[in-house]
Amino acid sequence: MEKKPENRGMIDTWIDKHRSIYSAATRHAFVVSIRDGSVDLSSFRTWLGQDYLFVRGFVPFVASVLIRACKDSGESSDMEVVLGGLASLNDEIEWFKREGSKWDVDFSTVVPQNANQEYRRFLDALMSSEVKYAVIMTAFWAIEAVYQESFAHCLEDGNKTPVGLTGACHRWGNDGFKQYCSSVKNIAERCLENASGEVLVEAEDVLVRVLEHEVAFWEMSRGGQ
Ligand SMILES: Cc1ncc(CO)c(N)n1
Repeated sequence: MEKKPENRGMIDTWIDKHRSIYSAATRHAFVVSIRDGSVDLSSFRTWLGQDYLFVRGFVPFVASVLIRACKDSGESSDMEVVLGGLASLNDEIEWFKREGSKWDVDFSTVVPQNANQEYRRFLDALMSSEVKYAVIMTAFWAIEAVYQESFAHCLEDGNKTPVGLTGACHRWGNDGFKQYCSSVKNIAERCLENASGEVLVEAEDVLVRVLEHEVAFWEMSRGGQ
């Protein structure tokens, strides 16, 4: 076997290339406002309700990633990584319900806004069996990594994150979640190493589109209502 090159993978190369949209997604004004304590609580409540709906729609997507990890990966540990992600979504839904009562957000009356619906449609399209495993894994990594990077930022030194919001920040900003994102990234990178030029083009495009959807999602949250 050839030795794996020690240089950086495709994902880091793409992030460098698309640095401005990557920063827009991971250092959005909404996230920065959580970190500096200036966050508008109506925005937080909007985010909470919309993200609860998003996560419910994310479950079937992750379930489809799990099936692909079992069938298409050729690497038995992929399944375990994705299964761990799916299991933590179970806790996450319970967490959302507790936060919903804490912040007085009644999820049964929350209507998905445009950005949420469009993100959902994008995920639905990725669930097609036509989409290559490397492309799905790249998207999956990006979706998780944006939240990891964003919320970890709210916990870094010098933060003024309001105490009531640190629960949300720990949920995605904790080291276990960081580790999990890094495992997903390794899977994606391994697949990309062997991918055709065509698949690479598609994976890069999907990565950028995830970042765009994430920015739109933060924008929607900041808009309140
Ligand atoms: C919008 C959005 N992106 C990503 C995640 C999880 O990483 C989430 N809960 N919501």
